Amino acid sequence: PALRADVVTIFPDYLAPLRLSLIGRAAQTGILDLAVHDLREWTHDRHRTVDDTPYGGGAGMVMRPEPWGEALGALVPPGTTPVPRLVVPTPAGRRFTQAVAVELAAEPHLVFACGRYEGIDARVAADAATRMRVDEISIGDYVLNGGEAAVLVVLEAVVRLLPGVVGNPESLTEESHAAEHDGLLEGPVYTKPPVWRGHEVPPVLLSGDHGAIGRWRREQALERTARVRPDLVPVPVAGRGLDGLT
Ligand SMILES: CN1CCN(Cc2ccc(Cn3ccc4ccc(-c5n[nH]c(N)c5C#N)cc43)cc2)CC1
Repeated sequence: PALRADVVTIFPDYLAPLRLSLIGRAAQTGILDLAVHDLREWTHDRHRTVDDTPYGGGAGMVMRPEPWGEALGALVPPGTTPVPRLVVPTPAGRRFTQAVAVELAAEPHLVFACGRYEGIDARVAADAATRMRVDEISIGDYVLNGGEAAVLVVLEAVVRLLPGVVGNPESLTEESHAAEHDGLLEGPVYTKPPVWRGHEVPPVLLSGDHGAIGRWRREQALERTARVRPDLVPVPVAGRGLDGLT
């Protein structure tokens, strides 16, 4: 497979959507080798306890290190090659971007540690870092209850970049946040009918004039980006083209 992905979680059913559609097909065609594991497999007490109270006080509970240490030891036994990258979603992680997705898509083996409660005992990542690369990432500046939704996001963004997963590879570069598109947002898209509820498709798109169409689309992308995400609009650099984009 192009990518092996192990996901460890106390809510394995939460990752069921990965069996569907794009990622499901990638798994079936052998491009992706996905395995979801229940952390409680690596507990030994009657209540299969995975959490405990935080040292230093504070609200909530913290995930105990022992089950995680055993889980990661079982999934990545000493001497495993290639050494996987451990991806740990956390509110305190580095921002997950398309560039990070491209980076992760180049890895042969990813292990995802889904935390819950207030997070995982910090020694788990510290201990793993002695044997593998540990990447603490956040999918955005909002608060979730655990890492599972983040893994769904990260895996979708990563798997769609693998060769053979997306039917039309050009669609991977023409869209927003792809470096080839200068990081601009993509503009509006249209399909038949040419008029729908009185709304016309912009005539230039029906003109067959591909130069004009390309200019119009760039103008639309610039306009939309300036309106919705001014932070993404490149500033003109002295000595470069007029719009700083050429
Ligand atoms: C007093 N305050 C001090 C700040 N903490 C912060 C805090 C700590 C844990 C949780 C819940 N949680 C547990 C594991 C886990 C993984 C990812 C994410 C996550 N949230 N948002 C993203 N973009 C995420 C990603 N990726 C959340 C997670 C929520 C909030 C709360 C208490």
